[in-house]
This record gives sequence, structure tokens and C-alpha cells, in this order.
Amino acid sequence: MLEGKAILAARIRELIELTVLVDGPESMFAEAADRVAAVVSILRAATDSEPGVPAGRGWPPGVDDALEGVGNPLAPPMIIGHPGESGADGEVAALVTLGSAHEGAPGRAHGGWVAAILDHAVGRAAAQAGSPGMTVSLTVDYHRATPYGVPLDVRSRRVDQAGRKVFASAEILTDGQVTASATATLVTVRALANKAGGERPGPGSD
Ligand SMILES: CCCCCCCCCCCCCCCC(=O)SCCNC(=O)CCNC(=O)[C@H](O)C(C)(C)COP(=O)(O)OP(=O)(O)OC[C@H]1O[C@@H](n2cnc3c(N)ncnc32)[C@H](O)[C@@H]1OP(=O)(O)O
Repeated sequence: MLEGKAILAARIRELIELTVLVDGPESMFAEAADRVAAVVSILRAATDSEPGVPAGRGWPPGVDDALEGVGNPLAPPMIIGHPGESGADGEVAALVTLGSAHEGAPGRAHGGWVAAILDHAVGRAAAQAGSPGMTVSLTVDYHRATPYGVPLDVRSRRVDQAGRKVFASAEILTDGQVTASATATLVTVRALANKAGGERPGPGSD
């Protein structure tokens, strides 16, 4: 079941990439759109949820997560390193490959996606350090082009903690060079720690 969803999401990512890249006759796009509509109707028949209405998909992040969910076609996905690969200094290591659909300025990844990756990385670092929280502040520095189409190395770590505030930092590297970095403040929220497998906490919950 899970495998099937991951395969479907991978196909949809391919579809998104090709939709962005391919040019062709109107008739080709019309035929493709009709076929996609047929696929949409298969999935629509399996749910009562209205598209776009928050349903709460559970916590911690899983197969449907926006950044690392293999079953979420919007997720690149970001592959979080096995805890054993995180290094003695408590770093979280992740790999992520963006595509043409993530392009911002020509030939480089969109800065919003870069920030999203860094946001997720600091969130992961805080959680791994035992202080899961929500980002209240994220400062991103864009040092050079972050490419797409190649695996990006993402590193993050908790730097400090003061009460409920957790300070973390993260970088994206390619060919050993930092393309973007971030510092962040997160605020620990009890609901995150308490609901490891339950309902996703709502805004402002604690
Ligand atoms: C164990 C199992 C779990 C496993 C788990 C795995 C997790 C695996 C992670 C995956 C990674 C996900 C990564 C997603 C990352 C997002 O996307 S998080 C979503 C985006 N962020 C948000 O939606 C947060 C929006 N903000 C809020 O909802 C509320 O600010 C919060 C977080 C509930 C805090 O509100 P509050 O409890 O009223 O706290 P408040 O008193 O206002 O502030 C607390 C402290 O923070 C400070 N603060 C507040 N805002 C700021 C700011 N902007 N700048 C600096 N300081 C600030 C305050 O000054 C205060 O400081 P002190 O007075 O204590 O010194």
C-alpha cells in the first residue's frame, strides 16, 4: 500500500517535471489532461475529504510530509540520513535533489525552495536533539546558485537552547561548497513531543 503510494508520487513528480519541460501541440496537452483526469477520479472516489481542506495528517512527519514524504508528490523528497549517519557532533545529514519545476532564476533553484529545505533541516535538528519545535524565525543567506538536477547535501544541528527557544543552523552544499545557509529560532511545543504518532498540532497549540 505504502509502496504503491510512493510509486504513484514518483510518477506524479515525473509528470510535473515533464509538464514544465515539454512543449508540443495543443492536442497532446488535451489528451494528457484527459488521462490525468481519469487518474484523479480513481483517487477522488477513495476519499470524502475536500481537496485543500486541512485534514491533519499526523505527527511526526511521515509518508505525506511536504518535504520528506515519499508519498507526497510535492516533496522532492528530502532523504533524512539514518540516525547512525548523523555524526558524533549531532548533525542531521540529508540529501535532496530538486528538479526543473523548482527553478527560480534561470538555471538555479528557487530561493523559496531553498528556504523550505533549510527550515525542514533545522526542524529535524531540533527534534533529533530532543527539542521538537516550530520555527518562529528563519534567516537565510544565499551565497551562490543552488543547482537543481544534482543531489544536494544538507547539514543541520541544534546550536543552543534557552528555555523554550531552540537555536539551530543549517547549510546546503554541493561539490563541498555552501550554496545557502540559515540560522533559526524554534520554540518547543509540548504537543509535538506528546503527539509522536497522533494528530498534527494546530497553530498556537502547546
Ligand atoms: C518526540 C517526537 C516528535 C518528533 C518530531 C519530529 C519532528 C521532525 C521535524 C520535522 C521538521 C518540520 C519542520 C517544519 C518547520 C515548520 O514549518 S514550523 C511551521 C512554521 N512555523 C509556525 O507556524 C510557527 C508560528 N508561530 C506560532 O504558532 C507560535 O509563535 C508558537 C510557536 C506556538 C509559540 O507561541 P507561544 O507559545 O505563544 O510562544 P511565545 O511566548 O510567543 O514565544 C516563546 C519565546 O519565543 C520568542 N519568539 C517568538 N517569536 C519569535 C521570533 N519571531 N523571533 C525570535 N524569538 C521569538 C519569544 O520572544 C519568547 O521568548 P521568551 O520570552 O521565552 O524569551
